[in-house]
Amino acid sequence: MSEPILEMTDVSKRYRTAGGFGRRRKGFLAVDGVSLHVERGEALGLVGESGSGKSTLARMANGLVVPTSGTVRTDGQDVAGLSRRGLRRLRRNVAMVFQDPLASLNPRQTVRQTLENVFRAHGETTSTAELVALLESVGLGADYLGRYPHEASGGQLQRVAVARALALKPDLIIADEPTSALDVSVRAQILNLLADLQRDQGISFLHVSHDLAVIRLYSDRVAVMQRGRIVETGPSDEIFRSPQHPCTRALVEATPEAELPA
Ligand SMILES: Nc1ncnc2c1ncn2[C@@H]1O[C@H](COP(=O)(O)OP(=O)(O)OP(=O)(O)O)[C@@H](O)[C@H]1O
Repeated sequence: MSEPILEMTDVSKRYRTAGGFGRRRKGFLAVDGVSLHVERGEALGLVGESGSGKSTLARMANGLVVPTSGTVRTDGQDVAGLSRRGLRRLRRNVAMVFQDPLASLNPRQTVRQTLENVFRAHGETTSTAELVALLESVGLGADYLGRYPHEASGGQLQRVAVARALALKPDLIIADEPTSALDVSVRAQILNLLADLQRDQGISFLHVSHDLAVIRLYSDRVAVMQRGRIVETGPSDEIFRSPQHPCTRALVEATPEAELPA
């Protein structure tokens, strides 16, 4: 079997903070000895209450946050040992989609400039045809190339953000609450787009959400986080059908069927 696209072993992150006690003594232990992996082509859902450490863990997976201890390997390579060039290669292989598309896009750049910049940052050129194909792959027409962020809706902007993530053909996309800033009516569209990319392009996903309904529908496996630790992992349906940990049970109970995206 090939190596997992992402493998985190006993990873911790302690943020420096002033004062505090308990978990906050000597800084704040946001992630506490977590091990997880994402297989190639798999969508792993990371779920947990607010402040449980999901975003910190996700950011350690692509080098945006440096772990205090533990090992992060992407594509079999230890992230800690990477040179600047290696880190750049990592970032092209592991792309991110953030929660708020408006905040993640430069308001003064057209969609064309935003996409071209990704190629430029990696010393590559691109063509209009390639950019149009990229937009089409996320369900947008060529006319979006000339638009500024304020000329598109939240759902359309998140599609642009997904196109930007796809530009350099990553193996893994980390999606951190990619739909929680969007209108309920477009959430399912974006989630379906991500699911299509997983199926059609074989892209792996680490999908972070506080919403178990979303994770259940769009992830093969689930890892449940509580206070910096993973308290339960398993296939999505199983976790939903028979949650073992009290934290998972609480999340399941807070997920009425009616709220599942269409
Ligand atoms: N740069 C930082 N410095 C100090 N503490 C931080 C920093 N970033 C995050 N934290 C703290 O670490 C904890 C975990 O934060 P994190 O954002 O990883 O959790 P989360 O599960 O993604 O939460 P949310 O769903 O609310 O975004 C929180 O208590 C947060 O306040």
